[in-house]
Amino acid sequence: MASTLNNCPAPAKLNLFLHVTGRRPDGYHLLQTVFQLLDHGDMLHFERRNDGAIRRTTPVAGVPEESDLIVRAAQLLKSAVRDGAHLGANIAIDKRLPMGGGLGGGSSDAATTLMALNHLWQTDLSRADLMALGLKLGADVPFFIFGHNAFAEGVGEALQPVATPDCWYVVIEPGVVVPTAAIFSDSELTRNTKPVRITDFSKAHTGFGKNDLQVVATKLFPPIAEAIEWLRQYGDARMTGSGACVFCLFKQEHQAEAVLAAVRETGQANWKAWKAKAIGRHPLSHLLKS
Ligand SMILES: C[C@](O)(CO)[C@H](O)COP(=O)(O)OP(=O)(O)OC[C@H]1O[C@@H](n2ccc(N)nc2=O)[C@H](O)[C@@H]1O
Ligand SMILES: Nc1ncnc2c1ncn2[C@@H]1O[C@H](COP(=O)(O)OP(=O)(O)OP(=O)(O)O)[C@@H](O)[C@H]1O
Repeated sequence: MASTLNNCPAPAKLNLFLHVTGRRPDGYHLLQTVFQLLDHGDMLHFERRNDGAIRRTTPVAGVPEESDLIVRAAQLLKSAVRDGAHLGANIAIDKRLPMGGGLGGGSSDAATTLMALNHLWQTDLSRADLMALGLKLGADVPFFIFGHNAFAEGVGEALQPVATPDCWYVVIEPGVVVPTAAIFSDSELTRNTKPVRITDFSKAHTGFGKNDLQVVATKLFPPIAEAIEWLRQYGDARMTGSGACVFCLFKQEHQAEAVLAAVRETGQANWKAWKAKAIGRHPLSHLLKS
């Protein structure tokens, strides 16, 4: 039996559009969005232990070990299986995704942990079981376990696979950290966008819809507005999730590279920019059966 699983990707996601269509009685917001997986993200490494201990072996700035979504995901999986007291792991992470970036970094780390340890521990939970566990950790976690680009409804947990453009994205991290709860609770947030159908997105593909969280996020964090304004000269630039990152689509890799060169010329010291390819499947999807 293998005792290690190294180089497990935790990809970033983009919200190609994000509509707020209502609010549940518990305060959570009803959304419609398309999630897009990218070939850029964090990288995790797992080593099985048989003494029941779960340890994060690399520090993550600002995130104490016990509150790390990686550690919480491992504990949740362990507590969901019978006779799991001996199950343990050392988990190392190469953190590349910014926190509060709208790229789903923490959620993706949690999803990768659930998929990798389910395999390493041979706990054999189904994809549906892992998605239900993941929802307890965050609204974006089920999507990463689902494994396909998806049209999502509810709080992000009602998922249908959807075809998205084969393309490249330039992503700018504007150097601010956005607390998701502050955006959703702002009094100026509009919560009544008319529901759309998956076919509306499929017919339009690029440039469909808008990000309803962008008005509030750019008001509270002007550097986001500045990055969108700059990127807009190259196409339909918009924000992902609750921010702070902004993105723009390019058909060809060389076009994305040219924009990255232009970012460097701006001299914007607080911006970090990179390109990523749109991918169709989660790289660990094969670890789960259906
Ligand atoms: C904005 C998105 O990234 C879109 O993909 C997600 O909906 C946010 O997912 P997330 O970062 O995993 O967020 P969570 O940790 O679940 O929620 C953080 C906080 O945002 C608010 N929240 C989040 C999701 C949602 N549908 N409605 C909300 O009102 C809640 O106050 C919640 O306490
Ligand atoms: N492994 C982790 N990686 C990143 N953040 C983590 C992790 N564990 C816990 N957190 C906490 O979760 C918060 C949100 O992090 P995350 O990277 O998911 O934000 P995000 O990119 O804004 O995601 P979203 O698109 O879901 O809004 C962080 O500010 C941090 O306090």
